[in-house]
Amino acid sequence: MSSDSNVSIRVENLGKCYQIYPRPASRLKQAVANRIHGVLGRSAPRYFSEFWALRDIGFEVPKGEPFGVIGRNGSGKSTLLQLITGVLIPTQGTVETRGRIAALLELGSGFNPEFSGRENVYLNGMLLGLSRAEIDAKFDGIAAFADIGEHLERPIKTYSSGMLVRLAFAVQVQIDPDILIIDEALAVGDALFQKRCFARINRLADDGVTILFVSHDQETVRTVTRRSLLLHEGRAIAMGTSSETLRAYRRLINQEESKYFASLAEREIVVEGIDPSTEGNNIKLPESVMPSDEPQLVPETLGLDVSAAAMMDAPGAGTTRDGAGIDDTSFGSGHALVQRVSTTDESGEPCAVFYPGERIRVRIDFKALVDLKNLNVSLRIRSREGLKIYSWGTLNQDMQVAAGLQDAPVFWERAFAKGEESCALFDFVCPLGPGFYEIQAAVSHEGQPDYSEQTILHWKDEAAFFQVFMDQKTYHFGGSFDLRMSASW
Ligand SMILES: Nc1ncnc2c1ncn2[C@@H]1O[C@H](COP(=O)(O)OP(=O)(O)OP(=O)(O)O)[C@@H](O)[C@H]1O
Repeated sequence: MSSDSNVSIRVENLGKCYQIYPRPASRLKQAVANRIHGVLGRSAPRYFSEFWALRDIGFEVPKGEPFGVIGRNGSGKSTLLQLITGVLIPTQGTVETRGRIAALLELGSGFNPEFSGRENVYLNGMLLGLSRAEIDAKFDGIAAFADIGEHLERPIKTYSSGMLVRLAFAVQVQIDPDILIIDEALAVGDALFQKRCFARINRLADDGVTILFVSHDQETVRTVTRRSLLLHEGRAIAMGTSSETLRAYRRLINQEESKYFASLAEREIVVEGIDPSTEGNNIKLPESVMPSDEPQLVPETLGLDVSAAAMMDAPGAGTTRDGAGIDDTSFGSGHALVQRVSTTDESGEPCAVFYPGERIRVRIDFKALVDLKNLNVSLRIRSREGLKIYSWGTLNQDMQVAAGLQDAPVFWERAFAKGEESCALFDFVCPLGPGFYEIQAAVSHEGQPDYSEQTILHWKDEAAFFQVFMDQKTYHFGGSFDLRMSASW
């Protein structure tokens, strides 16, 4: 690797292309053609098509940084990791790494199923370049971390997937890697083991180990990593802080959901559970809510500015954002529209700045585009880092009423006529610590009054924003949430 000693992984113009043969015999035909045309000094005809699993990827990860790779199935994540670990040879570009790489790629890869756990620890350790004496010295630490008791002496073909991942993770983290690569594998362990793994990953990062973490799970990527790369169809379409990249990922998913719903509507398929006696069946989405065919997420999404200042300056930001129309921040079947989401103070005055203990009111205005009933109007509150702080909906209240815990009119049973505009009001006393918060709003159809049969009619990200400040003199607590503690002797 070049002189910059702070860079742990450098990937430049990286690509992997596979040759796809229509039939197994085509591969043989190609080999023969290559040979014959080679002898004749000509280029051979092609009996394959090219498929680029990964193309034009470039990034650097500084030493000690936890870096995330996120993307949908088949987006190229495993291919990228395999190129970095040297399991695959790139078709184009280069990968440079500094130091010893430990990788948790495929579950149990590098293990021999016939050998015991103990024997596999030695086998694996040697594959990773350790001497027998070095493994002897580390063995107790590995066994303690894996914590699988007497199973350590049994053949690993008898292990559950959870035990396998415990042993694999224990070996990888105890060999003092410079780079640790983890591909989703942690999802297999139980909650306690996962907690232990995350604590260990944090400690390794603090000790200067570079972590490359790959997952579909947004919350885990957010917890583990600082910066991330978003892959889509083999290309890098966003890179930045993990909260920026995950925002881009959510937009990508929203667009794909919208396309899916649009294709359902085009095929005139009924949204299950909507009253068959109304013209709400076989609806076509109105023009205004038809998502565009072309994905909007292009490399320009790089460097999304989600800073509080940028959000507050954004057109429509502040107390209110108009939700009309489906864009790249929303998705849904289009049977209803979130029109407007606003925050007000106790007296109903528009307000986007609150102090802990003050009353916050959120109003979600929506419109039924067909005759509808069994609706749920809901919201999510996310922190500036994108963590879900809270989600709640009218259906939650209906469930409490049904359980006899609350006494209020049941919203779920209410019918809305086509074209009817209505609103749901949410009211709470602010328990939040200082910060910048996003509200996501949704109208969904609930086939059952228990969230078991949900169809999203319109989901709107970034529907509104608000800020919480703290006045140190009058009301103060530390952290992100007021637990309303009391003290006594
Ligand atoms: N040996 C191969 N030959 C042809 N295509 C391949 C090969 N290996 C992978 N691919 C294709 O390359 C693309 C990227 O695959 P990859 O496994 O890297 O995706 P991924 O993001 O890791 O997916 P997942 O989240 O499902 O594990 C996919 O379309 C896959 O079908």
